[in-house]
Amino acid sequence: MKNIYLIGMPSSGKSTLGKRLARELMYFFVDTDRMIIREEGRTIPEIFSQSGEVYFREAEARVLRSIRPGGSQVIATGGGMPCFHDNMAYIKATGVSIFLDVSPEAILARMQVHAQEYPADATDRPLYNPYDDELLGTLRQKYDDRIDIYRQADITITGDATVQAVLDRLGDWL
Ligand SMILES: Nc1ncnc2c1ncn2[C@@H]1O[C@H](COP(=O)(O)OP(=O)(O)OP(=O)(O)O)[C@@H](O)[C@H]1O
Ligand SMILES: O=C(O)C1=C[C@@H](O)[C@@H](O)[C@H](O)C1
Ligand SMILES: [Mg+2]
Repeated sequence: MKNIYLIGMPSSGKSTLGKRLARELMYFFVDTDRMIIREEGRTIPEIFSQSGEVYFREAEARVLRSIRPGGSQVIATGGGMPCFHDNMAYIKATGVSIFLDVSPEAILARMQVHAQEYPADATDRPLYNPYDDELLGTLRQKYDDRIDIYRQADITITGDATVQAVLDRLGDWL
């Protein structure tokens, strides 16, 4: 069966929803950030600080192309992945894509709540510091920069997505 790609900003719910969706469909679940961490044997902040973002984007493109098409997998992609190395064209050519469209304001709130609940995770995303006063501005800028690519997804779900809403929209795509 076709692979399903979840795309969208960090904290848009790709991992949370992806795991539930995979369970419902009896698909495998994979997370490209996790694949990179495993392949590199380093955390994402370590990759960014030691090797730079350009290196990270190359690793992303490589990992994406290593996933078997037609493998019945739900794939949570990194927040920036569709926007580099023609990855969005590759995603569209190899599966069904779903954009979780969550506003920068809602993302900010989620990141802040998450940082309070799990302070150890606060440094997980090198581009987004939950304690930075400028975070909302950063999120708005990234969202604006990326939205034209994200909107190329086959399906867009706006706001809080439920598994049932995604299954309804997936309909004939699978
Ligand atoms: N529909 C939702 N409503 C409110 N909070 C949510 C929702 N979905 C996920 N969250 C919360 O937002 C945070 C990020 O969710 P999740 O890890 O699924 O996002 P993500 O898109 O995979 O992020 P990343 O790109 O960092 O991997 C978590 O704390 C999660 O509990
Ligand atoms: O939005 C981004 O560019 C990123 C999102 C995360 O999923 C990671 O892929 C990394 O922290 C970069
Ligand atoms: Mg995730």
